[in-house]
Amino acid sequence: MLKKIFKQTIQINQIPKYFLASPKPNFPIDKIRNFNIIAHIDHGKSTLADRILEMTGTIVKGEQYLDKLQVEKERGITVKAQTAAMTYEYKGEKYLLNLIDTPGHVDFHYEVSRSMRSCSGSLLLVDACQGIQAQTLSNYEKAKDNGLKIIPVINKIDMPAAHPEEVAENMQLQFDVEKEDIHFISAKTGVGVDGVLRAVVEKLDPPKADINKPFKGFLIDSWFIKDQGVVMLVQVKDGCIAKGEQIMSCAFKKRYDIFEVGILNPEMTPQNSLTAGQVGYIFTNMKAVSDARVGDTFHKPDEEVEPEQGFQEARPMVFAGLYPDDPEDYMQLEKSIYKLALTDPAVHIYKESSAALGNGFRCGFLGLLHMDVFKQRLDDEYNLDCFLTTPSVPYRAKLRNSQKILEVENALMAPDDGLVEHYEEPLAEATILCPKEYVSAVMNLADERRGEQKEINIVDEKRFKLKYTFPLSEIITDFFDKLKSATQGYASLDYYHSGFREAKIKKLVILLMGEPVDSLSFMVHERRAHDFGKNICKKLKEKLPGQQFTVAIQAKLGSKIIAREEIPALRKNVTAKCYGGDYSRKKKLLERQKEGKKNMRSIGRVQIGKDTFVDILKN
Ligand SMILES: Nc1nc2c(ncn2[C@@H]2O[C@H](COP(=O)(O)OP(=O)(O)OP(=O)(O)O)[C@@H](O)[C@H]2O)c(=O)[nH]1
Repeated sequence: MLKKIFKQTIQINQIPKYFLASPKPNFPIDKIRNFNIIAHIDHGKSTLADRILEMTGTIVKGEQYLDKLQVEKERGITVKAQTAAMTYEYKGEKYLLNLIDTPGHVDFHYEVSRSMRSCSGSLLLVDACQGIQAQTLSNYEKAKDNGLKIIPVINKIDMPAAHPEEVAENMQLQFDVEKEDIHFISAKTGVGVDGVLRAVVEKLDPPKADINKPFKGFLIDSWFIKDQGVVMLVQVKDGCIAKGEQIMSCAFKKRYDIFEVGILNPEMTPQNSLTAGQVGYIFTNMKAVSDARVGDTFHKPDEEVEPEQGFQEARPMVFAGLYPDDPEDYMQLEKSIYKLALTDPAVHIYKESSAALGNGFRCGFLGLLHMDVFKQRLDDEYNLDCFLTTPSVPYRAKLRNSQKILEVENALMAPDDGLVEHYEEPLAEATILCPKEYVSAVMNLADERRGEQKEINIVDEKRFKLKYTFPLSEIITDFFDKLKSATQGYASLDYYHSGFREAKIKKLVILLMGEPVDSLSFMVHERRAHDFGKNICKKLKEKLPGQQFTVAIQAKLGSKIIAREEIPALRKNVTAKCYGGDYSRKKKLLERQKEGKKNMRSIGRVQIGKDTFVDILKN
């Protein structure tokens, strides 16, 4: 008998805790809807998000709420995704809607994929004047890939140039949508927005979540609050979590004490707990935002869960050197950029020093806009004079007689050509939409940029869609500007990074009087090398002060000289004009010359001023 009771006790102890007391959800899972808004840049995502927040009484009528950063306000773009929870009453029942705003720019693709993972549907927003654009197409494809339901919405119907019927027809042609499902709205005036909210409740599924399973939180975003620490935004996949409990990261196996949990309403609003299906924040004793890796799964330390799979992590694809204008500001710059990076975990920073530019940093960004935004925040928030060097992409070097693949983010660090079996360059999959009369101009430009055409299709009576694989290096700098000017501003472009491919990449070094100038080393494709080398040699010839002997400037690719310029000898005597006995003037001039020499670097017999390097390397 005793034995039997003992056995039963053991069995009860073995029953997982979560079965013993079924926790009460804050919100019934079937009354929760998680959704995002996907659209081409400027089609009105933030305006619609604000209108929805107003109509659900989450914010009072006022200025744009979801674009928060100063730089976002100035540029009118969304950089950081913001999430907001709101309650909406429908047919006498209360629903919890979690809206995940997403940035529109190509650099922030990873933010879009992050929001897709936590939603069951997307509002596909198209501007009634501009119609479908490249990003509308690629975001739609991504949403479909993630199994999301689509609610088609045509915005800006209040504008005189709007042609909503035509846009609706195109949407039916391009997407798997029915005419009667399309919502015609003005996010500005609010017309039609209530219908969109009703569709969110009616058409989208509640999240797949189970309150009775162990707590599992999927990290969708994280940010740093000054003097307080890291805030993690999680979607509670299963179970529940409350203040005072501990959580553990699947990726780093580190434990954290929970100080606060809550929802973004849209300000941080503390709650007693977060339960299955909710999207909310967790505030712990975590100090570094790098420990909050987006896509990581969190669980309670004494419970095991299967981590969520397949999440794409943000990876820097554009690298540039960051140097202080005045070397004395180096320490200040170091402090500032590390502080700024705490709020922007997508930026990668390494120390770098260059014979020409002194001590600085190599920074990795998601793309050019991300780089500009970082630099502008550095200017706005820290008031530092610094400059960025021309951006480049990371290459991979497969070493000879070795399985090793070396990441080359800076030509200065590239191994000797003899050691490299081959290089691989990063690629981008691009979607371009343009009027049919510009198709051949686009094709010519794509060809110039080593693009490989994958697809060409008619979008509507007037426009074509072209898909290309490009080397990323060919499109990160001026490609969009060139595309716009080739199509009188009518083309739209969207791209995402898509892996690496073997390419004829070589290191190009500039020689002065036969001596290599390390700081003037670049990774270039063979096809581009000649023009590139010629251009740098020409620039140097213009910038270099005359010397008392002929200076040869050469561009060397591998063992071959591919471009050459010469600066003829110049006998320059700074005191020549000071004839006679004006000794003090002569002395002053000589001193000034000496002062200038302090900023000079010697390359063999040639002296180059720091400004010359800055002129050539500056972005
Ligand atoms: N007339 C009119 N203008 C609108 C409407 N919706 C948005 N706009 C305007 O369109 C511009 C872009 O709107 P945003 O909401 O900032 O666009 P967005 O898609 O969030 O832009 P990104 O965050 O940069 O992708 C703003 O000037 C808005 O005021 C609308 O329904 N009617």
